[in-house]
Amino acid sequence: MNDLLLDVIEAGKTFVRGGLLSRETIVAVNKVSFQLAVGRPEILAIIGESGSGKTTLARMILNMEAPTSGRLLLGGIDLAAISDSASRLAFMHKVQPIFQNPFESFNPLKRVERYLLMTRRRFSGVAGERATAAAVDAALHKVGLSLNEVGGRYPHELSGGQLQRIAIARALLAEPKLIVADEPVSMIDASLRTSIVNLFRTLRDDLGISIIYVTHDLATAYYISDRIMIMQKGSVVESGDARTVLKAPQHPYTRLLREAVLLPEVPNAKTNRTPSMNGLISPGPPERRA
Ligand SMILES: Nc1ncnc2c1ncn2[C@@H]1O[C@H](COP(=O)(O)OP(=O)(O)OP(=O)(O)O)[C@@H](O)[C@H]1O
Repeated sequence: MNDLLLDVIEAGKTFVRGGLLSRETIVAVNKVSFQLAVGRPEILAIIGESGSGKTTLARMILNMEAPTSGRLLLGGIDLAAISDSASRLAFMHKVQPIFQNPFESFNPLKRVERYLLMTRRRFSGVAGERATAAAVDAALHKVGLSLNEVGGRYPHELSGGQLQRIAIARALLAEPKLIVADEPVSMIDASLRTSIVNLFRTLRDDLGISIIYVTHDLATAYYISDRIMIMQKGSVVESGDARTVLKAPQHPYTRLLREAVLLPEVPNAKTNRTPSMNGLISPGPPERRA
Protein backbone atom coordinates (compact mmCIF):
# COMPACT_ATOMS: atom_id res chain seq x y z
CA MET A 1 0.00 0.00 0.00
CA ASN A 2 1.29 3.43 -0.86
CA ASP A 3 0.84 5.94 1.93
CA LEU A 4 1.95 8.94 -0.10
CA LEU A 5 -0.54 11.13 -1.87
CA LEU A 6 2.22 13.03 -3.66
CA ASP A 7 5.86 12.10 -3.98
CA VAL A 8 8.10 14.61 -5.71
CA ILE A 9 11.51 13.02 -6.23
CA GLU A 10 14.37 15.29 -7.23
CA ALA A 11 12.15 17.00 -9.78
CA GLY A 12 13.90 19.38 -12.12
CA LYS A 13 12.96 21.53 -15.08
CA THR A 14 15.31 23.21 -17.48
CA PHE A 15 14.17 25.53 -20.25
CA VAL A 16 16.26 26.43 -23.24
CA ARG A 17 15.68 29.87 -24.67
CA GLY A 18 16.97 31.66 -27.73
CA GLY A 19 18.48 30.49 -31.01
CA LEU A 20 21.79 28.98 -32.00
CA LEU A 21 23.84 32.08 -31.27
CA SER A 22 22.14 33.19 -28.11
CA ARG A 23 21.19 29.94 -26.49
CA GLU A 24 20.38 30.26 -22.81
CA THR A 25 19.63 27.42 -20.41
CA ILE A 26 17.39 28.27 -17.49
CA VAL A 27 17.18 25.95 -14.52
CA ALA A 28 13.66 26.80 -13.38
CA VAL A 29 13.41 23.96 -10.83
CA ASN A 30 16.43 22.17 -9.42
CA LYS A 31 16.13 18.75 -7.72
CA VAL A 32 13.10 19.49 -5.58
CA SER A 33 11.87 16.67 -3.34
CA PHE A 34 8.96 16.59 -0.92
CA GLN A 35 5.96 14.43 -0.02
CA LEU A 36 2.35 14.75 1.02
CA ALA A 37 0.93 11.87 3.04
CA VAL A 38 -2.38 10.14 2.44
CA GLY A 39 -4.97 10.84 5.15
CA ARG A 40 -3.04 13.74 6.65
CA PRO A 41 -4.44 16.81 4.89
CA GLU A 42 -2.23 19.85 5.14
CA ILE A 43 -1.61 23.23 3.61
CA LEU A 44 1.88 23.46 2.15
CA ALA A 45 2.96 26.92 1.07
CA ILE A 46 5.58 27.32 -1.62
CA ILE A 47 7.15 30.73 -1.26
CA GLY A 48 9.77 32.61 -3.20
CA GLU A 49 10.59 35.68 -5.17
CA SER A 50 9.53 36.13 -8.76
CA GLY A 51 11.29 33.64 -11.03
CA SER A 52 12.21 31.24 -8.23
CA GLY A 53 10.40 28.36 -9.94
CA LYS A 54 7.17 28.17 -7.93
CA THR A 55 4.83 28.17 -10.91
CA THR A 56 6.96 25.71 -12.86
CA LEU A 57 6.92 23.34 -9.89
CA ALA A 58 3.15 23.78 -9.52
CA ARG A 59 2.67 23.09 -13.23
CA MET A 60 4.72 19.90 -12.93
CA ILE A 61 2.54 18.74 -10.03
CA LEU A 62 -0.52 19.50 -12.16
CA ASN A 63 1.06 17.49 -14.99
CA MET A 64 0.93 20.55 -17.23
CA GLU A 65 4.70 20.53 -17.57
CA ALA A 66 6.93 17.45 -17.79
CA PRO A 67 10.05 17.39 -15.60
CA THR A 68 13.41 17.24 -17.40
CA SER A 69 14.81 15.24 -14.48
CA GLY A 70 13.40 13.39 -11.49
CA ARG A 71 9.89 12.03 -11.06
CA LEU A 72 6.52 13.01 -9.64
CA LEU A 73 4.18 10.32 -8.36
CA LEU A 74 0.56 10.71 -7.39
CA GLY A 75 -0.78 7.83 -5.32
CA GLY A 76 2.21 5.82 -6.55
CA ILE A 77 1.51 6.53 -10.22
CA ASP A 78 4.21 8.32 -12.19
CA LEU A 79 2.69 11.39 -13.83
CA ALA A 80 4.78 10.63 -16.90
CA ALA A 81 2.68 7.48 -17.42
CA ILE A 82 -0.57 9.44 -17.69
CA SER A 83 -1.29 9.48 -21.40
CA ASP A 84 -4.82 8.38 -22.30
CA SER A 85 -8.00 10.27 -21.49
CA ALA A 86 -9.16 7.80 -18.82
CA SER A 87 -5.96 8.17 -16.79
CA ARG A 88 -6.06 11.95 -17.30
CA LEU A 89 -9.59 12.05 -15.92
CA ALA A 90 -8.56 9.85 -12.97
CA PHE A 91 -5.68 12.27 -12.30
CA MET A 92 -8.02 15.28 -12.43
CA HIS A 93 -10.29 13.53 -9.96
CA LYS A 94 -7.44 13.66 -7.47
CA VAL A 95 -5.74 16.96 -8.27
CA GLN A 96 -7.37 20.24 -9.18
CA PRO A 97 -5.84 23.63 -9.97
CA ILE A 98 -6.82 27.11 -8.86
CA PHE A 99 -5.14 29.83 -10.90
CA GLN A 100 -4.23 33.41 -10.17
CA ASN A 101 -6.73 35.23 -12.33
CA PRO A 102 -10.27 33.93 -11.93
CA PHE A 103 -11.42 35.99 -14.94
CA GLU A 104 -9.07 33.98 -17.17
CA SER A 105 -10.43 30.70 -15.82
CA PHE A 106 -13.87 31.34 -17.32
CA ASN A 107 -14.97 32.07 -20.87
CA PRO A 108 -16.54 35.55 -20.73
CA LEU A 109 -19.27 34.46 -23.15
CA LYS A 110 -20.52 31.52 -21.06
CA ARG A 111 -22.72 31.68 -18.00
CA VAL A 112 -20.73 30.37 -15.04
CA GLU A 113 -23.20 27.67 -14.07
CA ARG A 114 -22.67 26.02 -17.46
CA TYR A 115 -19.07 25.32 -16.48
CA LEU A 116 -20.09 23.95 -13.15
CA LEU A 117 -22.78 21.68 -14.59
CA MET A 118 -20.43 20.46 -17.32
CA THR A 119 -17.67 19.78 -14.80
CA ARG A 120 -20.00 17.78 -12.58
CA ARG A 121 -21.28 15.74 -15.51
CA ARG A 122 -17.72 15.03 -16.54
CA PHE A 123 -16.69 13.74 -13.14
CA SER A 124 -19.83 11.93 -12.08
CA GLY A 125 -20.53 10.24 -15.40
CA VAL A 126 -24.18 10.13 -16.41
CA ALA A 127 -26.37 11.58 -13.69
CA GLY A 128 -29.79 13.16 -13.87
CA GLU A 129 -30.10 16.93 -14.35
CA ARG A 130 -31.53 17.33 -10.87
CA ALA A 131 -28.73 15.38 -9.19
CA THR A 132 -26.15 17.37 -11.18
CA ALA A 133 -27.69 20.71 -10.18
CA ALA A 134 -27.90 19.57 -6.54
CA ALA A 135 -24.18 18.62 -6.56
CA VAL A 136 -23.29 22.01 -8.07
CA ASP A 137 -25.40 23.81 -5.49
CA ALA A 138 -23.74 21.80 -2.69
CA ALA A 139 -20.25 22.69 -4.00
CA LEU A 140 -21.24 26.37 -4.17
CA HIS A 141 -22.53 26.22 -0.59
CA LYS A 142 -19.10 24.97 0.51
CA VAL A 143 -17.61 28.22 -0.76
CA GLY A 144 -20.36 30.41 0.65
CA LEU A 145 -22.46 30.80 -2.53
CA SER A 146 -25.47 29.07 -4.09
CA LEU A 147 -26.74 28.17 -7.52
CA ASN A 148 -29.56 30.62 -6.98
CA GLU A 149 -27.08 33.43 -6.47
CA VAL A 150 -24.76 32.74 -9.39
CA GLY A 151 -27.18 31.10 -11.81
CA GLY A 152 -27.61 33.00 -15.08
CA ARG A 153 -24.62 35.26 -14.50
CA TYR A 154 -21.70 35.84 -16.80
CA PRO A 155 -18.15 36.16 -15.36
CA HIS A 156 -18.09 39.95 -15.74
CA GLU A 157 -21.22 40.19 -13.58
CA LEU A 158 -19.33 38.74 -10.61
CA SER A 159 -16.52 40.14 -8.48
CA GLY A 160 -13.01 38.63 -8.58
CA GLY A 161 -13.59 37.21 -5.10
CA GLN A 162 -16.90 35.60 -6.10
CA LEU A 163 -15.39 34.22 -9.27
CA GLN A 164 -12.43 32.74 -7.39
CA ARG A 165 -14.92 31.07 -5.03
CA ILE A 166 -16.72 29.65 -8.05
CA ALA A 167 -13.38 28.38 -9.39
CA ILE A 168 -12.85 26.65 -6.04
CA ALA A 169 -16.39 25.21 -6.17
CA ARG A 170 -15.64 23.90 -9.64
CA ALA A 171 -12.49 22.21 -8.30
CA LEU A 172 -14.54 20.65 -5.48
CA LEU A 173 -16.91 19.03 -7.99
CA ALA A 174 -14.11 16.60 -8.83
CA GLU A 175 -13.90 15.65 -5.11
CA PRO A 176 -10.11 16.05 -5.22
CA LYS A 177 -7.55 14.99 -2.64
CA LEU A 178 -5.22 17.84 -3.57
CA ILE A 179 -5.70 21.41 -4.76
CA VAL A 180 -2.77 23.30 -6.26
CA ALA A 181 -3.50 27.00 -5.91
CA ASP A 182 -1.04 29.31 -7.71
CA GLU A 183 -1.24 32.85 -6.29
CA PRO A 184 -5.00 32.42 -5.78
CA VAL A 185 -5.55 35.70 -3.95
CA SER A 186 -3.04 38.04 -5.54
CA MET A 187 -5.59 39.49 -7.96
CA ILE A 188 -8.38 39.69 -5.43
CA ASP A 189 -9.37 42.76 -3.50
CA ALA A 190 -7.37 42.88 -0.25
CA SER A 191 -10.57 42.94 1.83
CA LEU A 192 -11.65 39.56 0.38
CA ARG A 193 -8.32 37.76 0.61
CA THR A 194 -8.72 36.60 4.17
CA SER A 195 -12.05 34.97 3.43
CA ILE A 196 -10.55 33.01 0.53
CA VAL A 197 -7.52 31.84 2.51
CA ASN A 198 -9.82 30.91 5.40
CA LEU A 199 -11.78 28.85 2.93
CA PHE A 200 -8.64 26.80 2.23
CA ARG A 201 -8.44 26.00 5.92
CA THR A 202 -12.05 24.85 5.89
CA LEU A 203 -11.39 22.63 2.87
CA ARG A 204 -8.48 21.03 4.72
CA ASP A 205 -10.35 20.57 7.99
CA ASP A 206 -13.84 19.67 6.76
CA LEU A 207 -13.17 17.93 3.47
CA GLY A 208 -9.69 16.52 4.13
CA ILE A 209 -8.19 18.18 1.05
CA SER A 210 -4.47 18.97 0.99
CA ILE A 211 -3.57 22.30 -0.53
CA ILE A 212 -0.36 23.43 -2.17
CA TYR A 213 -0.50 27.19 -1.85
CA VAL A 214 1.94 29.01 -4.14
CA THR A 215 2.51 32.59 -3.12
CA HIS A 216 4.82 35.58 -2.75
CA ASP A 217 2.92 36.49 0.34
CA LEU A 218 4.60 35.32 3.50
CA ALA A 219 1.88 36.80 5.69
CA THR A 220 -1.04 34.75 4.33
CA ALA A 221 1.25 31.72 4.11
CA TYR A 222 2.13 32.07 7.77
CA TYR A 223 -1.52 32.52 8.62
CA ILE A 224 -2.85 29.39 6.89
CA SER A 225 -0.08 26.92 6.23
CA ASP A 226 1.11 23.95 8.19
CA ARG A 227 4.35 23.61 6.29
CA ILE A 228 6.32 25.94 4.09
CA MET A 229 8.95 25.50 1.46
CA ILE A 230 11.11 28.47 0.53
CA MET A 231 12.44 28.51 -3.03
CA GLN A 232 15.24 30.56 -4.45
CA LYS A 233 16.56 30.26 -8.01
CA GLY A 234 14.80 26.93 -8.52
CA SER A 235 16.02 25.23 -5.35
CA VAL A 236 14.35 24.71 -1.99
CA VAL A 237 16.57 26.58 0.47
CA GLU A 238 14.53 25.93 3.60
CA SER A 239 11.42 23.95 4.52
CA GLY A 240 9.54 22.69 7.52
CA ASP A 241 6.81 23.54 9.97
CA ALA A 242 5.57 27.03 9.01
CA ARG A 243 5.80 28.54 12.47
CA THR A 244 9.20 27.04 13.25
CA VAL A 245 10.69 28.22 9.97
CA LEU A 246 9.25 31.71 10.20
CA LYS A 247 9.99 32.22 13.86
CA ALA A 248 13.60 31.11 13.51
CA PRO A 249 14.59 31.24 9.83
CA GLN A 250 17.94 29.56 9.19
CA HIS A 251 18.65 30.54 5.61
CA PRO A 252 19.69 34.14 4.87
CA TYR A 253 17.07 34.37 2.10
CA THR A 254 14.28 33.30 4.48
CA ARG A 255 15.51 35.89 6.97
CA LEU A 256 15.39 38.52 4.25
CA LEU A 257 11.81 37.58 3.35
CA ARG A 258 10.88 37.46 7.01
CA GLU A 259 12.21 40.95 7.70
CA ALA A 260 10.18 42.43 4.87
CA VAL A 261 6.83 41.53 6.40
CA LEU A 262 4.98 41.72 9.70
CA LEU A 263 3.58 38.40 10.77
CA PRO A 264 0.81 37.80 13.28
CA GLU A 265 2.10 36.67 16.68
CA VAL A 266 5.72 36.93 15.56
CA PRO A 267 7.29 40.18 16.74
CA ASN A 268 9.18 41.84 13.94
CA ALA A 269 12.82 42.06 14.92
CA LYS A 270 13.04 45.71 13.89
CA THR A 271 9.74 47.12 15.12
CA ASN A 272 8.78 44.60 17.81
CA ARG A 273 5.17 44.93 16.62
CA THR A 274 2.83 41.92 16.69
CA PRO A 275 -0.01 42.57 14.27
CA SER A 276 -3.23 40.57 13.95
CA MET A 277 -4.37 39.06 10.63
CA ASN A 278 -6.06 42.39 9.89
CA GLY A 279 -2.79 44.16 10.33
CA LEU A 280 -0.86 41.96 7.95
CA ILE A 281 1.41 43.87 5.72
CA SER A 282 2.23 42.33 2.42
CA PRO A 283 4.85 44.33 0.56
CA GLY A 284 4.41 42.30 -2.63
CA PRO A 285 7.10 40.31 -4.29
CA PRO A 286 10.60 40.99 -3.04
CA GLU A 287 12.95 42.44 -5.62
CA ARG A 288 14.57 39.89 -7.80
CA ARG A 289 18.27 39.63 -7.26
CA ALA A 290 20.90 38.78 -9.81
N1 LIG B 1 7.99 28.20 -20.76
C1 LIG B 1 9.13 28.76 -20.35
N2 LIG B 1 10.14 28.96 -21.21
C2 LIG B 1 11.29 29.51 -20.82
N3 LIG B 1 11.54 29.90 -19.55
C3 LIG B 1 10.57 29.73 -18.63
C4 LIG B 1 9.31 29.16 -18.98
N4 LIG B 1 8.53 29.12 -17.86
C5 LIG B 1 9.27 29.65 -16.86
N5 LIG B 1 10.48 30.00 -17.32
C6 LIG B 1 11.58 30.58 -16.54
O1 LIG B 1 11.80 29.74 -15.42
C7 LIG B 1 12.10 30.51 -14.27
C8 LIG B 1 11.09 30.19 -13.16
O2 LIG B 1 9.83 30.71 -13.56
P1 LIG B 1 8.50 30.50 -12.69
O3 LIG B 1 7.37 31.14 -13.43
O4 LIG B 1 8.37 29.07 -12.35
O5 LIG B 1 8.84 31.32 -11.38
P2 LIG B 1 7.86 31.87 -10.24
O6 LIG B 1 8.59 31.71 -8.97
O7 LIG B 1 6.54 31.19 -10.35
O8 LIG B 1 7.73 33.38 -10.62
P3 LIG B 1 6.45 34.35 -10.47
O9 LIG B 1 6.24 34.46 -9.00
O10 LIG B 1 6.91 35.63 -11.09
O11 LIG B 1 5.32 33.70 -11.18
C9 LIG B 1 12.08 31.95 -14.70
O12 LIG B 1 13.41 32.34 -15.01
C10 LIG B 1 11.23 31.94 -15.94
O13 LIG B 1 11.57 32.99 -16.82
